[in-house]
Amino acid sequence: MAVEFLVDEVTNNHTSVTKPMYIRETAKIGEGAFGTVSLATLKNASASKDERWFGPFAIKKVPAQTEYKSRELEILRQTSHPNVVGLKFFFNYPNNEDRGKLYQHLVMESLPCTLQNEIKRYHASKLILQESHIQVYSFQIARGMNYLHSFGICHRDIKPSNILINPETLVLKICDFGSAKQLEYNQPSVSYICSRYYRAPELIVGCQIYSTQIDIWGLGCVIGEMFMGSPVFQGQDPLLQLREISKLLGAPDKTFLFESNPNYNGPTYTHKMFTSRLSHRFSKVFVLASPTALDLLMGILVYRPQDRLKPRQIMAHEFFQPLRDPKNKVTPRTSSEPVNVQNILYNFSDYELGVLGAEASKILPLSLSE
Ligand SMILES: Nc1ncnc2c1ncn2[C@@H]1O[C@H](COP(=O)(O)OP(=O)(O)OP(=O)(O)O)[C@@H](O)[C@H]1O
Repeated sequence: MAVEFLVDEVTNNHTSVTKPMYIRETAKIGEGAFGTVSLATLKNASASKDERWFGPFAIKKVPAQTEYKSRELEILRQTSHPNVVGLKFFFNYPNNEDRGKLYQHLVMESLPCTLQNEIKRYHASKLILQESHIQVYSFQIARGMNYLHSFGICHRDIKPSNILINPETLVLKICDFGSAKQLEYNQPSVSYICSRYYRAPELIVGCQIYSTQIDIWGLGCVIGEMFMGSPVFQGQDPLLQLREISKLLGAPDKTFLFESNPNYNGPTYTHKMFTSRLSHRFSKVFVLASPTALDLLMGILVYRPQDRLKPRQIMAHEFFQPLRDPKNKVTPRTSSEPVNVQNILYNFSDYELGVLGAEASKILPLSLSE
């Protein structure tokens, strides 16, 4: 499908310099609700004929906003982190497939697959990811969230198809900031965001003053899904989603409902569906999870957002202890050569270390924290 075109004004996100560039799109790699994602390479328009194309990049195209600024572009411009997809260039260009309408093009670093592809790949062979891979991937999502949440940026659509991975290097990056928003303390936001299976219970009951802790619920669902091979809570409609959650956690209590939305008058599923203890139910649902993984999931999949673990508490959890030992190498599924994951997990910036605070000593590898 290779398509080549010249764009007069392409802005480099890093330098903010705008210049003409050639774009060569080679394949469509993703399809979303509003646009498409293609694989592409770029070249300076002034480059000589034999100068190389650089890339590959992933270009996301969505209709350009005319009345207000694109939040996705704004947030991607503001962020720079190893676990957040990097924006390289951006430009507006008419889309021939949509009557020449102007589309915003976000040129991002490209990764070979999504966590959803990876989970499905194992599930097709009746397997799940190795626990060490679940640790490496979950840690990086929590680290990306620790960074985003420190600016109040809430992703609002955490799910495996919005998590990019490189199975060879085990590097992970959060993508799709199309629903993201910088939340302001005590200010309302729409509650009808986030894909159904990954929606936090407070969103289901219509909470409008929510926090970045809605992303943590999504992270719990993603970790659980890596252990199960399929989504943990699969409600057939938005309210039945709460019923699925109640089957594991029990009915939401009055305090939680009142704090989330005092006007909620939907079903509360108070009919008791089990007699067993919470830890027993978790171990029955996540049969393949180790005791420390179950403990982590029980700290995340909690009704009250303020009682849910925070990203840095997640990173400090015992589940991730094996990664802190430099002798412990992780072998990717694509090779027999182990990867030194310490290089990708713990290369914290001074800013991140500041955000981690006292928790850092429980997170850093043993050699650095002693
Ligand atoms: N940087 C990237 N590298 C590789 N693949 C990507 C990249 N960004 C997006 N994709 C692929 O494109 C898909 C859709 O991207 P994205 O979620 O950003 O678009 P969307 O229009 O918001 O989609 P949706 O409506 O499903 O949320 C992703 O699931 C992934 O498969």
